[in-house]
Amino acid sequence: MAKRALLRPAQLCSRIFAVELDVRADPFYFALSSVHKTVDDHSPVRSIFRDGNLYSLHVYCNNRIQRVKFYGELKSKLTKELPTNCDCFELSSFLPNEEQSVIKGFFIRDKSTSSVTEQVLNELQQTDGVCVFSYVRGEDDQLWQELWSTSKRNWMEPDKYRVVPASAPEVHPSVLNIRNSDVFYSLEDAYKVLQECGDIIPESKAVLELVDQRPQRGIHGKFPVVIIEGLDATGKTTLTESLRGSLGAILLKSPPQCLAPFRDRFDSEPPLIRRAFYALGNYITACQISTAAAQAPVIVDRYWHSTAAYAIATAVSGKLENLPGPSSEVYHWPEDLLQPSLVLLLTVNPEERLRRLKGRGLEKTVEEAELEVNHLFRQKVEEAYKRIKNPACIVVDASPSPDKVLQQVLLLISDKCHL
Ligand SMILES: Nc1ncnc2c1ncn2[C@@H]1O[C@H](COP(=O)(O)OP(=O)(O)O)[C@@H](O)[C@H]1O
Ligand SMILES: Nc1ccn([C@@H]2O[C@H](COP(=O)(O)OP(=O)(O)O)[C@@H](O)[C@H]2O)c(=O)n1
Repeated sequence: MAKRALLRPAQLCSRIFAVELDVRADPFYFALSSVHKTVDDHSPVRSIFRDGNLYSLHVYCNNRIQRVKFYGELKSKLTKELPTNCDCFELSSFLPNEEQSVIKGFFIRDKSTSSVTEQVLNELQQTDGVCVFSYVRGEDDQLWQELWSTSKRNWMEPDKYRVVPASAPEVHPSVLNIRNSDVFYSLEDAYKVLQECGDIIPESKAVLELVDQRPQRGIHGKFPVVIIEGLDATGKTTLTESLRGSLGAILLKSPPQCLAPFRDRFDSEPPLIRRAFYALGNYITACQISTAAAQAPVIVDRYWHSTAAYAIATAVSGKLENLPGPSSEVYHWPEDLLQPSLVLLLTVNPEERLRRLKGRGLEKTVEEAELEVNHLFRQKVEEAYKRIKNPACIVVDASPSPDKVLQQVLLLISDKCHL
């Protein structure tokens, strides 16, 4: 049978509906993400439930490492095994505005006539930590959710819950679980994640050893510490190298060189594990900064702004407006992480950035759709960068020639850091 990628890579909008589990209790909300930006926005629930057999899968196992690993495996399994006429959406079920309430899963609309989908679901519903629901239309045209089970169907009348349209909650669901799943606010919290995956990812132990061996942080050195941030190809490497020469500075980066051998491994892990790895990298770099700043000015290529901004922009699906509001706590700097003297964010317009990427021989064959998604992603990263506080970053227009950018930055450093 012909297979195709069923899981949509892009998430341009979210459609929210509610399942009333109990008339007296708060309804449980479900949010779906898909690429179809316009068609369904006006009648979000009806359009999704219009045709096909409908199912939702929810991954609720208690162990967070197992949960995120299993979610990834489930995604690959559904992509490979569901038949062609089957749409699969990413699903978050959540309680409106309640932190840590999100349970992730998938929503399946099966328009095929084969029994493959039922076979796949049957196998999954026997797995610990997975729950499968199906959706049926009653005689009154009302939609109902019920626990799906091929085996129990004949002898037990299942509980049914009403499905009703719901307006979007104040806080976008993808924001609810960011703290300590995507962004970490202390060394201890990030450390725990790698400790928990020691058995399944042996490299975690080596990374934790490097964290443990980091030189003890002394007093903040007397020289300024300047962080250079920005999207890929905005000119960070070019500028940091020039600053090193011009200021006689020590150049560092986060993640630090000692973590380079592990980076590919952690980049292939789910966000919880990947983000904890990068968070720990900042603490190692912080100690290197501390030592270096006793000897000379320090320039750092990426630091916590990158860790947080990329993590937030990846975690938040859909539009720029879905980002947590500017006053949200997710933008707060971790209290136990060394603060730099100055953070500069390099920005260039998307066309110039693409030109620079092409100059490096990358991104030559990007499809139109992907470009749009990338555009949205870039917007979210930049906006998140700008919302991070204490210290906030200063935006530098990095479109002029390398020399002009350097002069502009030297002026800023001399002004803000009295160098
Ligand atoms: N100010 C600039 N004007 C034009 N091209 C630049 C400028 N700064 C960097 N470049 C070029 O753009 C590309 C990306 O720069 P690079 O410093 O590697 O960015 P990053 O480290 O942010 O990924 C390189 O080919 C570099 O030569
Ligand atoms: N301090 C850092 C640096 C990078 N990162 C992650 O690393 C990715 C950027 O890496 P990159 O390979 O584009 O970096 P550069 O080569 O541009 O320095 C982003 O996805 C970030 O999530 C991070 O989380 N924290």
